[in-house]
Amino acid sequence: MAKKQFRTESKRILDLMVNSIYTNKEIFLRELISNASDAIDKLYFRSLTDQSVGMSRSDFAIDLAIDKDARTLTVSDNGIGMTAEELEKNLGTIAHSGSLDFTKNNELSDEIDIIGQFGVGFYSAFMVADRISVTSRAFGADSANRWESEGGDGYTVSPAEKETAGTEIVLHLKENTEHDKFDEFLDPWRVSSIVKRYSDYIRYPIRMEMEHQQRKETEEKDENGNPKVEYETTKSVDTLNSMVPIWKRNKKDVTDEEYKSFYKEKFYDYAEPLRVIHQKAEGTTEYQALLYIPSHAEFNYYSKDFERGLQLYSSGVMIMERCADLLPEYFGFVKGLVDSEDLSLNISREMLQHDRQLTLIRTALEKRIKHELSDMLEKSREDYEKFWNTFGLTIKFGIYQSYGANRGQLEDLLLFRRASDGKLVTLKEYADAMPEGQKYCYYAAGESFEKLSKLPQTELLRDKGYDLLCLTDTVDEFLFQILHSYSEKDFRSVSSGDLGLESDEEKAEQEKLEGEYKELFDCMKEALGDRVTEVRLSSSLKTHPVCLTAKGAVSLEMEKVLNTMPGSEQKVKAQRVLELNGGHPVFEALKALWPEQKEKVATYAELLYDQALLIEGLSVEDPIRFSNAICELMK
Ligand SMILES: Nc1ncnc2c1ncn2[C@@H]1O[C@H](COP(=O)(O)OP(=O)(O)OP(=O)(O)O)[C@@H](O)[C@H]1O
Repeated sequence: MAKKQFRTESKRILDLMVNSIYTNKEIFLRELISNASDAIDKLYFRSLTDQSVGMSRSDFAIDLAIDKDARTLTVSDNGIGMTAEELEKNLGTIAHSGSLDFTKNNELSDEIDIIGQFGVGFYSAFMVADRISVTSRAFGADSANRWESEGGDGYTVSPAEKETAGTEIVLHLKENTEHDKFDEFLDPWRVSSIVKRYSDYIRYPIRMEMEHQQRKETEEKDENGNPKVEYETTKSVDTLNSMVPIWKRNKKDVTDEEYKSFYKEKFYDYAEPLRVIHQKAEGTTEYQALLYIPSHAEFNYYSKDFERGLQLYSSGVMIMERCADLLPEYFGFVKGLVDSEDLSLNISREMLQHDRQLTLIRTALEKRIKHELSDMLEKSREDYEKFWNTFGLTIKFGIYQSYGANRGQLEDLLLFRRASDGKLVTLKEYADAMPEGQKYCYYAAGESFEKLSKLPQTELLRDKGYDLLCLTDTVDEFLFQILHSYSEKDFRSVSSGDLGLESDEEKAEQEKLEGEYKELFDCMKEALGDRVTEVRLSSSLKTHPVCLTAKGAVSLEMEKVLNTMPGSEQKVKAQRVLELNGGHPVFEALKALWPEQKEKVATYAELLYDQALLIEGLSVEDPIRFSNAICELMK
């Protein structure tokens, strides 16, 4: 019989399959099972209107069989089958345009990755088999045909025997090599696990004969007098797939327990999720989504290694393990899956990114997750705070990295600790509680809530009954700069110098005093050199003598953060201002020394500056000089 050559584009794919160095060879089974399921679908739908089919839904199945001696794995279905022409047309060329596109547009190295991700149908079987024979009988035909090929050098189609409609595909597995153990596909447990992994939700039973070890009762006793245990091997034809996926069932039919155990099993989490989202969308985009908000972060969640994404299914068949395009980065903690009939099995990653359906799904999911989080915030505060403590940083980065573009989506989800009672509050809660007359939303940024709530410059605020938000994550202050204001009130750092607390008269009084002691301040500034840009009177201190504030865009906290970032060679410096409390005895002491004892004023300036550094949580630049100055005072 004459061998026919594959069409050129098919040959190219075939070469790739035969010589595939791709490690994920197991996907061939997913492809064959999906084809079998499609073929059954066709006959099943026909049976609904055509009495002559004579089959009901429960008659359809996909059978797998292993023959270790012959080194074959067989996949059979009782679907629509193929005529000789169809065998030729379908298996002699690559039917799918997606596959075609990628051979045209990509170089070899890219192709391999695409195969791994998406498979290219029937031909993927050549990754594991060096000979494939497909015996098929089309429904309604009175004879069968066999298509056979050893890969690259073409194929034959010849008449064959087959009693009933359907297709039987026999894969003659390749011999093991140093790197590839094709024997694994002769192991029923391995094959069954591949089926579970990719094809668990195929709607028809996928059956295979499995061996089971069974404990057998015996009369005999072992040397210790205990009943002797024996095992016998039994064989049974088992259905390997669970068929109806939990996400395809009606919400009301799935128990909370089922949702949770599915999550634990599927996403390898020992802890229960905080929330479950089960969505079935109908209309222009049809899909089902089952999403989970975990109760804790994966060990590598905040590292570069973390791969976000949802599992992507097309009609119950998994086509991608982690599809990052389904989630915005700031909801990267969400686990789950999306199933849509509208997506093709053989879609490439590049195509996915531009897929309109996928974009619509993504937008809808984003909305739904946001809604779920808002709901949690409103109705289960404790859960939300747990969520916030684990994943809040992601939300903050979501706003920060988009330069505020995602603000509308995420702003209401933000929580910060407020100084008055240490509670986590939303920006709205903070703003709603502001007394009349409060002009700004105040905040302090630093390493811990405890330190921030004791900052000297917060005293006057509290006297007025003004609360402040304590920002302790490194991104916080940068985030506030981007947010700029809330509810038309600007954010104002307590370390920015001007808290806007004074009346016009108080301001004028302050300016007058500043003028009077200008020379004293200049002398102190001179003593401190370029460590400070200014020494002046404070408008925010009450009982403390001194504090450090910053002028301009870079705050002291930002300086700290920026300079500890890896790779930050060029040191960033805030424009530091040493502020003195004009009503404090220390200021009286300075006034008493001025102008006769300039040297002592200079020493005091050093001391006060160092104190201010310590209060701000910064280290003293010269601890020995600091210690000596104190000793000098004590003498
Ligand atoms: N078991 C089968 N029964 C009937 N027809 C089949 C079977 N397997 C394959 N075919 C036919 O062969 C064609 C080519 O299959 P192939 O797997 O290469 O691509 P595809 O199924 O069209 O696309 P995909 O890449 O999504 O699998 C199918 O479209 C189908 O018409």
